[in-house]
Amino acid sequence: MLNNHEKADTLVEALPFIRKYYGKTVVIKYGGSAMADEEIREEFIKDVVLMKYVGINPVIIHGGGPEINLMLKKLGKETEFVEGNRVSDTETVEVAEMILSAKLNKGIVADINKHGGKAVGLSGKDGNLILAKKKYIEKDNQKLDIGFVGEVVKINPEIIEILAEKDYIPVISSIGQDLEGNTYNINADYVAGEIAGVLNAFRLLFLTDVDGILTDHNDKATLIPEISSSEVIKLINDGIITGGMLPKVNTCLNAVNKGVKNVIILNGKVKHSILLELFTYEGFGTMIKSD
Ligand SMILES: Nc1ncnc2c1ncn2[C@@H]1O[C@H](COP(=O)(O)OP(=O)(O)O)[C@@H](O)[C@H]1O
Ligand SMILES: CC(=O)N[C@@H](CCC(=O)OP(=O)(O)O)C(=O)O
Repeated sequence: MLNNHEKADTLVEALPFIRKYYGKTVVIKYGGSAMADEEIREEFIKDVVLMKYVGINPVIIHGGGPEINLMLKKLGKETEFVEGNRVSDTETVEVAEMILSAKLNKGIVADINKHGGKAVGLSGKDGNLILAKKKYIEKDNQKLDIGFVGEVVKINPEIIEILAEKDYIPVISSIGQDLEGNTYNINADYVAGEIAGVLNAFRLLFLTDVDGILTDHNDKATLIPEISSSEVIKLINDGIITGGMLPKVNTCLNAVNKGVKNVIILNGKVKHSILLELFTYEGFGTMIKSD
């Protein structure tokens, strides 16, 4: 336990970082697998509120894959992923929208409000935030149809900017619509990357259930603290980055190319991981940089 002097020292040590981030936008992708633990979730929410109170603009894009799995299971429905994307028929996209835009989105909003923040929950439909179109997966020279899975055509950031100006914290679910009004389920990693790009975010943080990119994802000791875009591509081609990590790193590459200064993948199951990343010299997780 720290004594009062040590507590004061800790606050002062954060000063250069608070100055560095003051007024900057930090986009946080809050993955479904990082949300599972109630206690850590509560600490994450407090960290976000603290960020806002020290003058940072946090924008949260959340996932919820494990909760969607649970509901589909309850309904006796099989689910399948292709390259990190959930194949989504009419019923699946409806379940995804209910879980993401209602249950999880409003849960995060309520928790932020409970801790003194002002959160507003949005789906990609609100304020025409996410214009989407049907996504096809190119695999083995074939174009796979995976149903109502969307890809982002355009982000209209107006609603986010209006909210940030009045100190609201936007909490965004990864559901989009096309010009005909069809609903699409979009991998939240992609949405986070697109939004960070459009907002010209200072940082994009991915909170997931592993410490970052590992060369052996069963061995924590193989964490890569910093990696360039071309090295990431090599790890993908070598089959070292697979499954749910694929949309994440593809998004990171895109975001770095679009000018997002730093993209970091970190373990959201560790208490205060975002504060450790933002407010300490050591940092946390894997930082992806352009070549
Ligand atoms: N090279 C790798 N390093 C770390 N994790 C990896 C790697 N390759 C695949 N993964 C997998 O990616 C998972 C994270 O993606 P995912 O489960 O979709 O998380 P989230 O819900 O946060 O989006 C990890 O739990 C791990 O199993
Ligand atoms: C098309 C697609 O895969 N959509 C995702 C959306 C939620 C998500 O991305 O959640 P995580 O961040 O927890 O993985 C899904 O249905 O699981």
